[in-house]
Amino acid sequence: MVVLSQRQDSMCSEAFANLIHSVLTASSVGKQHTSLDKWSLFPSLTTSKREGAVTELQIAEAVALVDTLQNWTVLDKIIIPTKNPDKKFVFGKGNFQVLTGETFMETQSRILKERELKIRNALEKLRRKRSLLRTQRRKREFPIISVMGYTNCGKTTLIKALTGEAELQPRDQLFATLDITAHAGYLPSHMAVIYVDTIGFLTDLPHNLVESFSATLEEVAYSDLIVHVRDVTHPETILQKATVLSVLKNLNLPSHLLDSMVEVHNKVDLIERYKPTEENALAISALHGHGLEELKQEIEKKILTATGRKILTVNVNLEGPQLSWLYKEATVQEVEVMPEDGTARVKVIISSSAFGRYKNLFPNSKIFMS
Ligand SMILES: Nc1nc2c(ncn2[C@@H]2O[C@H](COP(=O)(O)OP(=O)(O)OP(=O)(O)O)[C@@H](O)[C@H]2O)c(=O)[nH]1
Ligand SMILES: [Mg+2]
Repeated sequence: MVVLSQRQDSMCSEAFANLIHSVLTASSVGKQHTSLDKWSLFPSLTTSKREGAVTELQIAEAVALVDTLQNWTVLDKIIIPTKNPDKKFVFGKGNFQVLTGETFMETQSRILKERELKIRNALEKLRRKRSLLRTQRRKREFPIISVMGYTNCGKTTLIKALTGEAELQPRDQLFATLDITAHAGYLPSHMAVIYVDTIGFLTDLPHNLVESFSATLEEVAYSDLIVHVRDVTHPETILQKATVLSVLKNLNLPSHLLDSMVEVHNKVDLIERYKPTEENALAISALHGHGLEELKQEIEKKILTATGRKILTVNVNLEGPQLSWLYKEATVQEVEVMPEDGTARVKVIISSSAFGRYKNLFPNSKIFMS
């Protein structure tokens, strides 16, 4: 059993010490080299905050502290190595101190500064990326799908599975993704789309960070579809859903984006025979690839509606210019040549405006709606 004393300085209340203590004891004390489950921290943090026992600053401190922990070893005291090999936190009986000469306050303030710098750098990169996405949207070449959800719900894992992009790095860590990034993928009808990986949401985000996070989400307004990923194995999954929906509402997104949102229940490999209670929600395991075909079908259906694209089959004369026109102006999916009459049946995905032009240019071409 480890006892944490109240810190002498004004920053540390007994509640804060208890908080850290409960996290440490909750995470199987006694095992050697146990990796710390950050999620065990969050229920105590949110409850303590609601009860007024700790402040937002202290929560930010605790999050920053826990974020630096990699593994820990329990002997008669708990020794927590930080990312810096020369510095360790020691939680012993009746006291806790930092081994390095650096005071606990100094360490905390350094951690917060490092974290702030990381976020500032990420925001700077984002600003540059955002204008890229905006240009892409203006060109309207590829439909854009924003993948959103609470931090750690599996957004990056899902995009990796949908696009096959090997270099994407999902991590069991809060805010693994600090950047919005775009990734190309294909829907079942071979339509190319762009998936946008976004920063995870967090309940009770410290005030000074709210603005920065909302700024990163502005881009979502430019997408054609939102996929809301949920970790349905998380004990607070319902609160997380409410947080995500309320943040999305405050972003003043066009109402069709909110109405057409696809809700995905992820990590169902961890729950036996999972059945979503929400109507229209799709159960998947991004990690094991379950349910992804159904999800792609659903995304395709919604993207076709959202972007005014149609899938149709047209009959073209192979001697005329129709086929090359279609290759240029639409996405050709299949060409079935009829050698007996020199024509071909061509299956295409075409935007409403291109379809209008096609009908004007080739009024005699036979069209089969699918
Ligand atoms: N068992 C299981 N684990 C999953 C699944 N999907 C994701 N994970 C794990 O959940 C953790 C977080 O995954 P990420 O894809 O990084 O989550 P994220 O939503 O991008 O997280 P942030 O970028 O921090 O917001 C990783 O350890 C993944 O391996 C799943 O379907 N099943
Ligand atoms: Mg991520």
